[in-house]
Amino acid sequence: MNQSKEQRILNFVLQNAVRGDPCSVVDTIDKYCSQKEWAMNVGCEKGLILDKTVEEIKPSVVLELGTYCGYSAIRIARLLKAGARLLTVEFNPEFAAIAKQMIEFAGVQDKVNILEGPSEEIIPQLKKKYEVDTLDFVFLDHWKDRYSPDTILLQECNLLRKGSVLLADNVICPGAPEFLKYIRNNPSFQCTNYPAHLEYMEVQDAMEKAVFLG
Ligand SMILES: Nc1ncnc2c1ncn2CCOCCNC(=O)c1cc(-c2ccc(F)cc2)cc(O)c1O
Ligand SMILES: [Mg+2]
Repeated sequence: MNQSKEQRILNFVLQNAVRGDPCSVVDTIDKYCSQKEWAMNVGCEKGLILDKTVEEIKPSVVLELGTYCGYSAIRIARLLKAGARLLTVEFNPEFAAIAKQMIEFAGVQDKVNILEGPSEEIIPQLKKKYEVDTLDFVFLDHWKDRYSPDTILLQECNLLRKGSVLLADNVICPGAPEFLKYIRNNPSFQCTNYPAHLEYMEVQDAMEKAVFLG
């Protein structure tokens, strides 16, 4: 049974990155995916926008929707203060298994909890099952047509508080038009657009930041 692309990315990290060094894992994934096989990691250009957002907020509780191989989970976790935690939701069990190994190799496993399942099932469990009060930061990077229904679901589950920050990847490519329409016309959110490029490509993309005003 030949290996998946995600398994090849993990193997390249295990053989070339420095165990316990999150930056080396992130750089090694970027090296592989820019030189050998494209993959849907947020990448280094948009990753810097993600880093700056996390550094600005200094969140205690972070939710990521769409773990994939764990690239952005490692980027976020490496910047979290002691005691802060990241809950990351992945639908695909193969991806979740790869991400678990990637996160452990990077040495950030104590800050990260990978929750397997569809976002619409996991979000309503966050308060009771995962002891979340409210979320300081949400990174949306899963199915693009889930961005707006899940933003509505987060509000219905009282998981957002005044000042909670959402950051959405790929609002241009593949695109999340319904989300942009919803969030930009909603007076409860203050939106900012960050033009960038699709990871590892010279294709236009952008991230959208939305601060919940309560
Ligand atoms: N817990 C959950 N609940 C629901 N759904 C879930 C889930 N967990 C995962 N999923 C499933 C979706 O996960 C992956 C979503 N990400 C993307 O699809 C993506 C695609 C491109 C891309 C592809 C091809 C091109 F040509 C150009 C761009 C780039 C990106 O940066 C992307 O992020
Ligand atoms: Mg993405």
